[in-house]
Amino acid sequence: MPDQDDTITMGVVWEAGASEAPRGRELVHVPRPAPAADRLRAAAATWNTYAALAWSRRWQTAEAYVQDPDLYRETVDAAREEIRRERAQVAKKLDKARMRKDEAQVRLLSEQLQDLERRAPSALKMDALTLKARSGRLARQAAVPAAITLGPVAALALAGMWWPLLAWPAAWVWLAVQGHGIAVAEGAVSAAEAPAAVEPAAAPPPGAPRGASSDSVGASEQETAILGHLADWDRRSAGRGLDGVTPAPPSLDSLGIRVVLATSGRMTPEKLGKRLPEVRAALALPRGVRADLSPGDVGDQAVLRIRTRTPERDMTWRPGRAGIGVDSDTGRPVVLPKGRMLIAGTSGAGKSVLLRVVMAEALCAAEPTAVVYIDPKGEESGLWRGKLRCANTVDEILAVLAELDAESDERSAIMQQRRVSSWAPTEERPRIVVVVDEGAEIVSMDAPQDDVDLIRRLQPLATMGRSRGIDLVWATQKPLLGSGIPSQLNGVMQDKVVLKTAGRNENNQVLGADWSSHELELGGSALANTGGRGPDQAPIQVWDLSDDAAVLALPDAQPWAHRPAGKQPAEPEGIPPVLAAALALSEGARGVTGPEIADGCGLDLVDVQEALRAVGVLGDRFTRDGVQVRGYRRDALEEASRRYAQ
Ligand SMILES: Nc1ncnc2c1ncn2[C@@H]1O[C@H](COP(=O)(O)OP(=O)(O)OP(=O)(O)O)[C@@H](O)[C@H]1O
Repeated sequence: MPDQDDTITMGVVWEAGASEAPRGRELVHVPRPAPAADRLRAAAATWNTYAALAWSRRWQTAEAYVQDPDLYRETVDAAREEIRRERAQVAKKLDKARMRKDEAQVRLLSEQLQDLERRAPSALKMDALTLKARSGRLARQAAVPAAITLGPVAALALAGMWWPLLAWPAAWVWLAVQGHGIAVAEGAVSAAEAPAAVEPAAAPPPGAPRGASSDSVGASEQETAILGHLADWDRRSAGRGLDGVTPAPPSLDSLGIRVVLATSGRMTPEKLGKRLPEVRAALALPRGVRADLSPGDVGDQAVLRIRTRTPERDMTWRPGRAGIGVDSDTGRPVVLPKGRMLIAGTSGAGKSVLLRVVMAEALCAAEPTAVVYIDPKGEESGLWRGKLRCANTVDEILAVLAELDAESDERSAIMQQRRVSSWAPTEERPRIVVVVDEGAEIVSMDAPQDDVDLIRRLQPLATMGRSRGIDLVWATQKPLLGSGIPSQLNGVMQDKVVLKTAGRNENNQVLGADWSSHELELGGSALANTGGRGPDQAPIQVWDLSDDAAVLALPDAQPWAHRPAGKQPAEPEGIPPVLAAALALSEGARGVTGPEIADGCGLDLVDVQEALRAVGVLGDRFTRDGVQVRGYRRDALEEASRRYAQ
């Protein structure tokens, strides 16, 4: 890079030409003030430096854009979104077909929906699409420079036109002006200054962030580095599409670093939300450090959370705990939808503890719920006797499966008679959670030739149990098709909670290539593909119910057993409690709202809506005290209750 001293050497001229030098006399040179031509040459060198700076920044940005590590994730997200969209369309059609009672369409669409639920983006296809996207980006980035460089040569050679060659100096001037702008914007040079300062400004020392608050005292080494990058925000964010973002002084709390980002100009918090990868790159956040952006207190602010710390939490399970655990980032309970579920995890991953949580939650549920525990190893069952129906030996397992089969058939017959499409649990016929521990054991015990047809008996529970209020939970150490989960069940066990798996192979088989369950910690860290959770979210920390005494302290309950239809208590006791409560609450009125029923029954609003939908009552509008409200009309509730009396 030229500097001011160069003008001295550039000003050197020969006093006499070499040819004229007298023999034996050394050539001498005398410095004199630089002529205009030399000053012009120096200025050209300066602006050339600016042009080089702009070109190098442009190149870096293009390179980062083409090699963007998040491109793969974006491709997978787009593929998933497409599947989700298709699924929503088919589900909508299915609902309509159900309302029309078009059985053929319902069957066809149900199969289509199951196919779609099973479908996941294939890793190979995602690789190919990512490569295609990178090639496209590269072609777009290279198009303009290639056209400017080669176009004039081609024009000259093919058409003899010289004037397209002017594109070269024009491009040079354009780059030089941009480079100057960059240098000025970075504060490395004033508009009038020489280019010496195009050198990047030195970063402030780590740990001395811009306006660092006293909260930053006690930062770890990693946090100190990130705080240093935050302090150097202007330089590190340049050229990343983050113009108009200004960080306020950061602070440290139990979750890590928190910093408010003010936005201005064309940047808004919403746009910034889509630029998290660029923010991560600007701050050089390590891969394992999670970060998220959320709206700030003021309209033009966003809050960046860099989760470098895990807060201490009391993770002991006790009655009243919601869901299976908490999101390890946000600390919010993770409540998964009811239904069949696959639980997988290698030895020591925390399957037994998770199953305990699932069974304890079912035992304590507000909705009438029973648990059937199929435990071929038998060790765990001792803790649950008197609370659940346990089956350990082949005979016990066959017996309980036969009872479940009969129960399922009876429920189906009752549902057809009542003209409802899903089961509303009652005290007499509760929701039944069938938990199969050590699925691989069941697979190895299965011997249809000797009438030990366990898988054949479990299959209808997996496929048809859901609408009949019977949910199968299949737990296995080896989530491999065949040995750990029978192919007959695999297709329908779409909701998965996966603890640490033995390796990538197991992870790919059970969840797919865009998940990383094999990188989880042992002892209660899990991922789930249901309940709105995805591979980008932090792991779930499962509630800790490893204490045997806590299991023994759970309330005793009458273990479930099938009572043949004739032995069921007579109607109207069979009227589902939610319907009965809705009838009582709407007495003398035109209807009752969902929240009022939820309050009256001590249930969630969603459970109330599900229960009423199951008995064929849908939400509607009615007027109350001259005001239109949304809820459940009295006449619809009465109509549903009459179906039970038939
Ligand atoms: N949610 C949890 N919270 C805290 N600790 C846990 C949790 N889950 C598991 N652990 C710890 O990990 C140990 C192993 O858990 P667990 O017995 O559930 O593993 P597993 O997957 O069933 O293994 P195996 O299949 O070999 O029996 C437990 O004894 C407990 O110390």
